[in-house]
Amino acid sequence: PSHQQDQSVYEERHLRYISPLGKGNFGSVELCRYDPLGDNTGELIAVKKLQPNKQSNLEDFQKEINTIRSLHCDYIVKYRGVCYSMGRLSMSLVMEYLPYGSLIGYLEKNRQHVNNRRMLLFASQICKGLEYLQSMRYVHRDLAARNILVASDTLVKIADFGLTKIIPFDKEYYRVTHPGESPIFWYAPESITESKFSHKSDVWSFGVVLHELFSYCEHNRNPKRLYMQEIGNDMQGLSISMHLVDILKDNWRLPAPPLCPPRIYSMMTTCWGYRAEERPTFSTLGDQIETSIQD
Ligand SMILES: CC(C)(Nc1nc(-c2c[nH]c3ncc(Cl)cc23)ncc1F)C(=O)NCC(F)(F)F
Repeated sequence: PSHQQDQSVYEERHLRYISPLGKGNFGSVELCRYDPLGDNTGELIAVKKLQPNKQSNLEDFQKEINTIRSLHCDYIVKYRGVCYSMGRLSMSLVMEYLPYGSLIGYLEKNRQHVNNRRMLLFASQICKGLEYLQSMRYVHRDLAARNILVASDTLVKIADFGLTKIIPFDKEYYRVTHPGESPIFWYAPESITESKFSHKSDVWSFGVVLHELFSYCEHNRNPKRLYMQEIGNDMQGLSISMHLVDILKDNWRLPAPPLCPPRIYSMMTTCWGYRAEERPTFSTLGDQIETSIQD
């Protein structure tokens, strides 16, 4: 019934835990059924619990909730509401549950039934979601196939806004003070060396997501493995991130995935322009993807 859809406060006593979904930034996410009638007819929801007793994270969690609450886009996982657990004075973020799970798991399971056309459709949806995020001045900062959810065989959504930041009105980028455990193999060079994040660093990461899509998330072709092979697994002295920046400076880029259309690979390489201003905008990328879909 529609009244459940715009529910915003969920009462903990009607929450039925079903199973764990995974660990995201700042917390774990569980599959639950919200069943006020107690007859198992309630809706399935994804409930993101804040890691307990990490006070600093409560602030970040509140920001994540405010971020996702403000986003209304077909290609972004929907906010459903919050659930206050009185006893522990803690709160959980309630989101729509997407039954097909994360893109990586979906592609590993359905590799045989999908093709480049479907990957182009997914790429165009992610690009539209990112165009929307940019219009709201948000930088996702953690774009990767592991953070894309599959709603159906023909619809994917961007999720996990734990690291998302708003670009200040008077600047082009957001500088992070505490990089934390960063997914450097999805990061633009300036994000690695200067902790600078912008729409153009999201474009770099989108290029890496394109690589994952057209590699069908093959685990032995994932970006980290390909970069580590190039850097050399025997790591000494200089940190991995400095070696990574060095090979990027020498213009080494992730190799074209097998059977990847040349036009798509060249699109990825434009996303990997060393300097941010060399990279395309999401609207340009969107047009190029639409053109490829028409052919
Ligand atoms: C941390 C968490 C739970 N991880 C997973 N979620 C889901 C998963 C499956 N269906 C879902 N429906 C909603 C949500 Cl928020 C997550 C899932 N499936 C597998 C996961 F590892 C997650 O949030 N990952 C980021 C995401 F994949 F969502 F971008």
